[in-house]
Amino acid sequence: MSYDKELAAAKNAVSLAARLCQKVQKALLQADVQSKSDKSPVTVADYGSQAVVSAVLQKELDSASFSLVAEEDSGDLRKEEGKETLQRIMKLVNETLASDGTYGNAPFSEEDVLAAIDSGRSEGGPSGQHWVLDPIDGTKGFLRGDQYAIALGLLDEGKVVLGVLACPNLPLSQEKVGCLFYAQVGGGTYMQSLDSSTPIKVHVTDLDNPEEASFFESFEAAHSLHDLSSLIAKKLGVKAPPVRIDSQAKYGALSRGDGAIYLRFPHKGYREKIWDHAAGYLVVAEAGGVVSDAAGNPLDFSKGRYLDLHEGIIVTNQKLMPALLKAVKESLNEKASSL
Ligand SMILES: Nc1ncnc2c1ncn2[C@@H]1O[C@H](COP(=O)(O)OS(=O)(=O)O)[C@@H](OP(=O)(O)O)[C@H]1O
Ligand SMILES: [Mg+2]
Ligand SMILES: [Mg+2]
Ligand SMILES: [Mg+2]
Repeated sequence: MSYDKELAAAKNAVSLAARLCQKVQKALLQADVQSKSDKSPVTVADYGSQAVVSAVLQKELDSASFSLVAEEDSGDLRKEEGKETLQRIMKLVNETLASDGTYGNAPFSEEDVLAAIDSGRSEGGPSGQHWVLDPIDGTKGFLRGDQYAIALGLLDEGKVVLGVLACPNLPLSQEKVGCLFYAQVGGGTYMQSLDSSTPIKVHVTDLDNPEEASFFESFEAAHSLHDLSSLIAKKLGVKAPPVRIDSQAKYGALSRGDGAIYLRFPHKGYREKIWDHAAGYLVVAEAGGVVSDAAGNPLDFSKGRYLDLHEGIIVTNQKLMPALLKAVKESLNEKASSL
């Protein structure tokens, strides 16, 4: 089955949302210290991005069967305190849609914006098609002026069949910043600029010597156990220090061979959400990589809004995976026996 039409709509939606986010990040970084510590611009971009993606997908595709599993909902915006924020979001959404030329004819009202955001309340699951969206992944990176991503996937009968990842701050080449990664199941992974340069096919590294490998992990120590990653890396013989970047930009970078390994071990009790991994997973898998939980099981996106995982998520190429799994197992055993 081909998902060409859905892919074209998804690329359009994510590129426009990236435009909105770039505008907000620019204003945020130019703002004075006081409004930098004010988190509201981030909220505005998260909601705005979700509204834009939802609006574009529904305009381009059959909106009667539309189902979206997304991170944000409009609860706070419907409160009295949210009124001003909602106005700013509406303005941003309308400016962004108008900037494309094809969507700007009928401006969105506040109610339209709220409805677009709330179309993301689907529970997903094993049957039918569901879009999966993280309107800004790496909100903390976004706030710092670092890496973030707009991540959109499509599930069909519980499997990820499309993945589109915009990484506005990831270098594309020596001269250009901003990458759009996309993958369709069975079709490989491609990368282009956010303003639609000719796509190039990308592939994970073919490295087989862990000593030459480098690894990615979360920027935020609260999101992944950095000590455990360094123990695993040491066991593998990895020499390079960890590369810490925010968001699913890690999956994008890995898919083009920037690094060889991604290690993610959340603190106990944390449940991973599908929108934090769906798009990135397919981008890496179609580029020849392997994504699994710490026990080597494939990720299961059919269980609703959460992933059920054993311990964490590990990503690498096929050659390095056996050694990585062994190092992960030994490290987890050591950690358990030291407690
Ligand atoms: N405690 C904890 N443990 C693990 N993961 C968590 C945790 N808290 C949040 N999150 C999710 O992490 C998403 C950000 O991804 P990263 O960890 O890759 O980037 S970062 O280093 O935090 O910037 C982030 O996505 P966004 O909320 O979209 O930014 C969260 O969904
Ligand atoms: Mg996220
Ligand atoms: Mg997010
Ligand atoms: Mg969040």
